Amino acid sequence: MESKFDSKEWSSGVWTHFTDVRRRSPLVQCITNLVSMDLVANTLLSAGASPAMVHSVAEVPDFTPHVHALCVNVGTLTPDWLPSMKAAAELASQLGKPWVLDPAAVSCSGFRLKACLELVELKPSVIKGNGSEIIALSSASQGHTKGADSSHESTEAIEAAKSLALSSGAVVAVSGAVDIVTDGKRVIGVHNGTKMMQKITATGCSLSGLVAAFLAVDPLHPLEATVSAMSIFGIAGELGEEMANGPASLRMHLIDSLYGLDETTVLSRVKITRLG
Ligand SMILES: Nc1ncnc2c1ncn2[C@@H]1O[C@H](COP(=O)(O)OP(=O)(O)O)[C@@H](O)[C@H]1O
Ligand SMILES: Cc1ncsc1CCOP(=O)(O)O
Ligand SMILES: [Mg+2]
Repeated sequence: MESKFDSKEWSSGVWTHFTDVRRRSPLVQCITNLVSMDLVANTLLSAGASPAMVHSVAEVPDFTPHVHALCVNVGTLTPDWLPSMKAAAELASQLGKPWVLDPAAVSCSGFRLKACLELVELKPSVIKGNGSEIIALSSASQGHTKGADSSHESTEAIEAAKSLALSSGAVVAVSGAVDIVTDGKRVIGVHNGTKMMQKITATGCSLSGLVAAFLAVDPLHPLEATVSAMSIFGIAGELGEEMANGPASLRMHLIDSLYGLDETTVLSRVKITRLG
């Protein structure tokens, strides 16, 4: 099992990132969609981070300078919310704070696609989407949409992810059966997680929030921090599924598992491989 993965090279880094999040409890501002606010906040709390769902444009100038990372998720975007997303993203970039863009359901409208393209211009550290979202954003075209769900495997989005990483300067992460992380040159696959996680709304959004927390403790290594967050979240899902009867109890057990994760479990379960 172990030999199939390059996990030994990665596992101690994954654990170090996670312990740093627990020890430093980074403050993560989340301007996220209405569906996901609860699960994103609870995911961050269980991981040891400190979430703040502060989304008013009136509060950005006071609050954003104090955060350690920002997560912007356009899942329930309206024209009212876009200015605060842009203001927070712009300030985070100016102040050298890491931030994550989750282009949730980017291809559901021209308005949302344009908004995401404008947010990409504000230099996110990481763009995290599912396969369909990364393909649409990379090609700047809507194509077919299934809303927030993906109609592509993450592996189908590797070339799109590399191209988006090179054009934007961001690390690009594609969630799915294999989570893909690329800076345009290296391509890493994270093989943790379980299929049932797709059946809980906002697991992808929560993962984006968690990536922001991991970036906060290692902003100079966005690819490695993203890989670590994805592996940790996937491991929590695997452990949660062992106790769950279905998606609703997986949601609860995933949060509990994230909270209780220990070093031995993490080191034995990390499954990471270099794909390119
Ligand atoms: N088939 C799968 N096998 C294992 N893990 C999966 C699978 N599909 C999704 N996941 C995991 O579920 C989480 C949410 O990913 P995903 O469903 O792609 O996000 P989104 O909800 O944004 O579409 C990630 O941690 C991902 O690794
Ligand atoms: C169902 C839904 N509709 C708009 S945002 C959203 C949540 C999407 O969450 P995720 O991207 O984590 O599946
Ligand atoms: Mg998503």
